Order: sequence, then structure tokens, then C-alpha cells
Amino acid sequence: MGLEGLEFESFTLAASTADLSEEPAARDHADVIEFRMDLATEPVAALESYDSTYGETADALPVLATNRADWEGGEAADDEVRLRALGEVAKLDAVQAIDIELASLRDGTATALSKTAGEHDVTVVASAHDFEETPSVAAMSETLTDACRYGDVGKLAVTAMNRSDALALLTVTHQLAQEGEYTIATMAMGAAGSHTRAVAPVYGSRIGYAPVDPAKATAPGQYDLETLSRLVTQLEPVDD
Ligand SMILES: O=C1C[C@@](O)(C(=O)O)C[C@@H](O)[C@@H]1O
Repeated sequence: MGLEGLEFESFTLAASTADLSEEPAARDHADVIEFRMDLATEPVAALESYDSTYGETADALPVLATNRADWEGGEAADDEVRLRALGEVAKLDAVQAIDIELASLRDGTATALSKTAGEHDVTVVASAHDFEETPSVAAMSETLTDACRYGDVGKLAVTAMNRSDALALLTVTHQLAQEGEYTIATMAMGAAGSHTRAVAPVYGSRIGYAPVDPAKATAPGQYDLETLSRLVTQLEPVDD
């Protein structure tokens, strides 16, 4: 597993945390830190402080900053405030990617933020979540394709109730990855979806998420970081 910039050209393992002091604990297994700003206290100040030593610490992990809205399963209540904070941190060297909700890109509230990211060579992960179900393959394909039009990476997390749902998610992942036009990240949340976190990378998903602290999962059904790293490495895809 090697990180080639934050272009997500190969599978990238993101260690999720709301506490950047946990970053050293993630270095052995992760390629990037997903900083959940919405779950942190004083997130902008925390990132500025991380950034101040980032350049001097040879193996410090780059940051994918997420400030998840409460209407998308996170805890950030005020859209204007959370998007502004993302714009501020996008200017920091340590922040090499930001996550923006597809809905905010579609309705235009994050258009300026996306432009700011582009100006600072920050990768945009356009994300969509379904906490209720796994939509049809056609609907997931449409969502992911749209996310890829708005962002550099299109990410979709759905909720799997059973193996058919998991297979549907893997199917859409495989189809879009085979087409080769877009960079995508997919995962199914919930117990029935857990294994997709290990398997979706085989079918072309480029980002996986796992908590630095196993007790602090940021989504249902996540493996701990070491386990996901091991599983993904062991399931390395073969060319076909
Ligand atoms: O959007 C995602 C994916 C995720 O929800 C997951 O299912 O692993 C975890 C979140 O921290 C991240 O922002």
C-alpha cells in the first residue's frame, strides 16, 4: 500500500479521529488521517497546530479534513460555519484533501469551497451517505457518477441489511472502476456491510476508513485500523 500524493491512485487507508494527538498511533497502518472536525473541539486551531509541525515531522500523515453536517450523519449544525472552517483549513499544507457532501455541491452552498480547494491543490472527496438502506445499482451508479463530476473522488457509503445489498454495492464499485473514468470510494455500513470494507478495494474502491481508537468508530461496522490494513493487504487484487 503506497500513497501517491493524495490523488488516490491506489488504495488509501484513512485513519479517522477527532483528536489529532492520536496521529502517531496511526502511522504504522494508515496513509492519511481523516480528521473529523465536526466531532472535535476547536478543530481549526487543532489543525493549525498540527500543520505547524507537519513539515518538520518526516513521517507525519497528511490530513483529509471532514466536517460532516448533522443532516448527513455528522455533528456540524451550521452549514455556513462548517463550510467556512473547511475553507480555512484547506489553505494549510498538512491538509491535502477535504470531504464535501455531494448535497452541498449540488445545491451550490459549497461551490466557493470547492474552488478554494482547487486553488490550493487540495483534493475534493465528494461524498454521499445513506443511513437507511442500499439503493438500487442504477441509483448508486448515478449518485457516484454525479459525485465524481463535482469532486476529484466520488464516495458513497450505504447501509447494507444483507448479502444482496453488499453485492449490489460491490457491483456498482466494479462497474465504475472497470470503466476507468472516475476515482471512487465505496463502503457499506452496518454489520452486513462490514466485509465490503475489506473487499470493495479489490473491486476498485480507493479509500477505506477505520478509527485510530477502536472504541471510537466513526461509522457502523468499521474494523479497527490494524485489522482493515491487514485484510486489505491480504486481499490485494489480481489483474484481470
Ligand atoms: O464518510 C465517511 C465514511 C464513513 O462513514 C465509513 O462508513 O467508514 C466514516 C466517516 O468517518 C467518513 O467520513
